[in-house]
Amino acid sequence: MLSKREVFDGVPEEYLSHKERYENAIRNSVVAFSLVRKMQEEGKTSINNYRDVVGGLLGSSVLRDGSPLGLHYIMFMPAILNQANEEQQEKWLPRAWNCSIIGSYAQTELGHGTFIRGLETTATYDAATKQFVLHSPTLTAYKWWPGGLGQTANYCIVVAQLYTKGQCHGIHSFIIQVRDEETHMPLPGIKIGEIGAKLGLNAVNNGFLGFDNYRIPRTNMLMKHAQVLEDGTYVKSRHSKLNYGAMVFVRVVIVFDMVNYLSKAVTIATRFSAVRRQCQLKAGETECQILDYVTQQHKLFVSIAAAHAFRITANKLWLTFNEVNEQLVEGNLQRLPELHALACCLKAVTTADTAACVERCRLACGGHGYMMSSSLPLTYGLVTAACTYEGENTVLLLQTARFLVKTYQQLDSKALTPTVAYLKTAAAERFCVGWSNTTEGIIRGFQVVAMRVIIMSTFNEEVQEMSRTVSPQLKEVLHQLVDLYCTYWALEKLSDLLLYTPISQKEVESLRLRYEETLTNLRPNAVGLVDAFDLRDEMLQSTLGSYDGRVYERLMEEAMKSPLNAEPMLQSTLGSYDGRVYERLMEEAMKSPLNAEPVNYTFHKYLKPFMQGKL
Ligand SMILES: CC/C=C\C/C=C\C/C=C\C/C=C\C/C=C\CCCC(=O)SCCNC(=O)CCNC(=O)[C@H](O)C(C)(C)COP(=O)(O)OP(=O)(O)OC[C@H]1O[C@@H](n2cnc3c(N)ncnc32)[C@H](O)[C@@H]1OP(=O)(O)O
Ligand SMILES: Cc1cc2nc3c(=O)[nH]c(=O)nc-3n(C[C@H](O)[C@H](O)[C@H](O)COP(=O)(O)OP(=O)(O)OC[C@H]3O[C@@H](n4cnc5c(N)ncnc54)[C@H](O)[C@@H]3O)c2cc1C
Repeated sequence: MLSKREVFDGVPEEYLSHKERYENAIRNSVVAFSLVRKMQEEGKTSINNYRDVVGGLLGSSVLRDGSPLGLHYIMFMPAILNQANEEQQEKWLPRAWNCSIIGSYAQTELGHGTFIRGLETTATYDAATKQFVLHSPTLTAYKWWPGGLGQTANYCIVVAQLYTKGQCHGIHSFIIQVRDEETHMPLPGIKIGEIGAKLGLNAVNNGFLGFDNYRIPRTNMLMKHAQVLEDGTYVKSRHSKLNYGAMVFVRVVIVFDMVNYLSKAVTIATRFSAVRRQCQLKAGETECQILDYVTQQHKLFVSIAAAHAFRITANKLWLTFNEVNEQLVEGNLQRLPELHALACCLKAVTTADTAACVERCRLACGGHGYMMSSSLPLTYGLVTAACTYEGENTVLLLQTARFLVKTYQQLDSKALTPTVAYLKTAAAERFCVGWSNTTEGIIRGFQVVAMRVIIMSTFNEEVQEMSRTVSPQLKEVLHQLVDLYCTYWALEKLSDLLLYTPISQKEVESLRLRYEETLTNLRPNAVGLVDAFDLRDEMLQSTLGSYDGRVYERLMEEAMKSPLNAEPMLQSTLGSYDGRVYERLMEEAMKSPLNAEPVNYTFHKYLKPFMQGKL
């Protein structure tokens, strides 16, 4: 087992080079994921329920800027589980589960990410050799973005246009070896490397992949849903979108991820706001905690409520995902469109809201929120990526809108699925709901507006259940959070409510008063509410959000760790004697050090022993 000592001890990631970050991430990842293997040996996790374990590791401080092995667990294995037939699962899953092969998921191309029916990579069946020929006909056909593909994965799921007997049958998935298992060298006909530095997730080792008439066995097409027989006959899937299953799964998992990030950010900002004293409410008094300002409460408290709303919603979505997948196994596809729309909507809304809330938490901490040591800039970089990957948010909301419009159009002719039953109510009341400044009144108002109800009604439903099992005091605080979340969004979306509901000016004014009253009521419990997320300092990794409140001492301790403070000679990067500052920056930017060598040393020293179970 690797000791922590072999990792860049003590030097914060921010001061590592691009290449050192990757090497650091490999070392940390093999240590972290060796734990998964150990837990599997002890029967504490299994291939069917590793989400929490792997999710905990991927969200931990050890892998705080992502992992080159993340996609292996997040998409490579779920794609095999979701799209490979039994024979293929028997062949590939054991090797993937014990990490003797490391995979990625290669769907997006330089030219296409959203419009996957327009992907250009081709897989053409050759009946004479019983092989598929993979080819990238253009530069825009190169796979671009797959996590871990740059220097780490030796296999990947590739999504390509399937051709057989001269006919195109659309996109299908294939499992493809891209590197030699012994030497880790790219195989002949494979062009592969990393795509370079990004806004965040710089430890994920996103890569590019091009094929030059690269041959794979017919049996490497994932054939659970559609098949190509030896003679090239195409057997189509029961539902053309069953091959999109891996994306639905990750969208569901991303909602859980947002809960973790939002809880961390609002814990950091709220605790800092309890420590930070700035300005006097009355001349001569001691400076007050910034958490006492209503403006600060307005910035932060809705994020506490949102973290609970998203957690409840994520759990409800996970239950729905598992229910629908059990029905799919029995051949019942009835709720697949609803699951797809729900996963699209909740992935888009929770990522967009979390990115906005994390940025607001950063801004609420003033200059100290801008320090990397606060962990808020890193967290923002992580969550804002989620607005793009696994389906760009705009496009996913359009998918939801498409489903809602279709559902509404069939309102009288079709039984409604659970998550859209509210449309019947809204339609029955013909948009003339009486407005009441109550939680129920606001939700009903949003049902009329339609787009936000799914999170709101799930949240409300769960809280009702919760009220039967919690103390009166906690019940009161939780209802304050429900109130806060509802009145916040009612005021945020006032234009819709004014357009679609009879809310009066007087009611809007009392809504505003009610909102501020709720903020005041929540203030005494604000720190307790974020403490209840029970996030240890090691997970927050933040000078501002530590439990003991020693903000200033920690800021100084972290500042002193900068190598620039340690040795004046390191100032050379900016103040080099020859003054060639801009040339040096350009030289550095043009280098992609990881591509300078075909195989990084960490493969032989760490990755290969890990894959052989020798670590
Ligand atoms: C196990 C995990 C362990 C731990 C994880 C824990 C922590 C980590 C947490 C989270 C993960 C963190 C990091 C992940 C990091 C990176 C991963 C990112 C990887 C990627 O980005 S992979 C690439 C993702 N790409 C996309 O999502 C592409 C987006 N585009 C599309 O999905 C499609 O193009 C489309 C849906 C926009 C349009 O598709 P289309 O053109 O084929 O369809 P139409 O619009 O014409 O609609 C036709 C019809 O089909 C229905 N439909 C569409 N999609 C689906 C679907 N997926 N399922 C079911 N049905 C679908 C649509 O509704 C229409 O139906 P209708 O009845 O005809 O209206
Ligand atoms: C950090 C990160 C990790 C990733 N990891 C992977 C991975 O492991 N594997 C993988 O395959 N991919 C991965 N991706 C790629 C990701 O899935 C795509 O970036 C995403 O699907 C968006 O596609 P795109 O980049 O082509 O953007 P585009 O689709 O080109 O979007 C650009 C703009 O066009 C708009 N637009 C596009 N289509 C429409 C439309 N029909 N109507 C209205 N507006 C539209 C979008 O809203 C957006 O504003 C990753 C991306 C990131 C950022």
